[in-house]
Amino acid sequence: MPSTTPFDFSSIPVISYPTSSEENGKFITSLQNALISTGFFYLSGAPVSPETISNLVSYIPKLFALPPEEKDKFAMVHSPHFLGYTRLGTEWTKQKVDWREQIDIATPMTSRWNGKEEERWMNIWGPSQYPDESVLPGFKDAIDTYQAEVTKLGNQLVRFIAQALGLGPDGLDKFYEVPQKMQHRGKIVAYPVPDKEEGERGQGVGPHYDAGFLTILLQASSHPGLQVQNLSGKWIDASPKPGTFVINFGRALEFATQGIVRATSHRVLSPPATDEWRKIGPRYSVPFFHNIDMCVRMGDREKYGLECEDSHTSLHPLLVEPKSSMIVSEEILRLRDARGTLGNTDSVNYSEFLTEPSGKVQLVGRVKSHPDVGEKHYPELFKKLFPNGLPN
Ligand SMILES: O=C(O)CCC(=O)C(=O)O
Ligand SMILES: [Fe+2]
Repeated sequence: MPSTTPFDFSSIPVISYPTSSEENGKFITSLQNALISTGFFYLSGAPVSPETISNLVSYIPKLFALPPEEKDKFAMVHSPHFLGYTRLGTEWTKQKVDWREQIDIATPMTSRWNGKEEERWMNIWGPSQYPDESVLPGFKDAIDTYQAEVTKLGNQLVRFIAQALGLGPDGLDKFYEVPQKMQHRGKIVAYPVPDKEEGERGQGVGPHYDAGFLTILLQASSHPGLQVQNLSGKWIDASPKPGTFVINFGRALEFATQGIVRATSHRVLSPPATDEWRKIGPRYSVPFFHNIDMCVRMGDREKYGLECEDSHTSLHPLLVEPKSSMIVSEEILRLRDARGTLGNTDSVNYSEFLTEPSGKVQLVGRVKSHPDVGEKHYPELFKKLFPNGLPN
């Protein structure tokens, strides 16, 4: 009988990606434990080329060293898709400012919005903005190549996750459009060493859950700072381990499995404000958010109606219907019960998943995090979320 990591775990499991079909079974069992118990794991040996990774990583300091007027040319505020550069001090988590600068870049795609006002949220997906090729030659190719490889890894992980839930490899396919209609998002982030510290280490990014099914995170420098919250509320370090990605599960997967999978609250602390760290420089990371179909809605269909018309199928049934047709096995439910219920944390929590299509949930999350971009491109929604205007 497989055992689970206790809910008050104090470290995060490391799991090797299988290299042969014989290893798949062991991988799926370890994955099952991570899905249910920790919501986080380190993945070693993933099929992403080391050259692709090192090429991307070599651009990161150069990207952030671009002059401010160059970065402003591809600023997020120009993009209704929330893609592009965000300078320090304009991103918010739970009404507190995050101390990081970043560029959001998604897999290449044009907008699916057809101009209908009530479906404006479909404009959340669209083309990325890049620095001009003349100022950072080769960067666009480096990030696009990286994201294409990580997208493939994400697609493969979703098939393993389905099996870890006791479904067939295609058991989660109903949450995805055909690949040409899917946009996944990533970003490149720098967490600078703060000028001074007032008591506690600063908020690089505040406590939050990720929204989608899974996140594939590359910690691109050796800094500690990433922390994961266990079920007893304690913050556990998830410091970088060379040759690994950190994988975590988001609220969409938790909702879709009605709490079998854990979306785990996490945060990043700024590097300590010391001269030693100032010499080393900022912490760098590259999170990649593997999305689900923007039209999927997680809530009860009878109560909230069907998803949007543009979907390849109008039905996206939950894996576990409220009362009947438990598709997952008794064993998985036993493991979930052994873990215990998921307490409410003070993280950003995307409760709109029950009533809104996933694209709209994403938009609400983006407006909350980037209110200046929301005010410009989605003024109506902005007014609802920020009745007193921009936070300061
Ligand atoms: O920078 C990191 O290591 C994690 C960032 C993160 O959790 C996020 O952007 O959602
Ligand atoms: Fe995150």
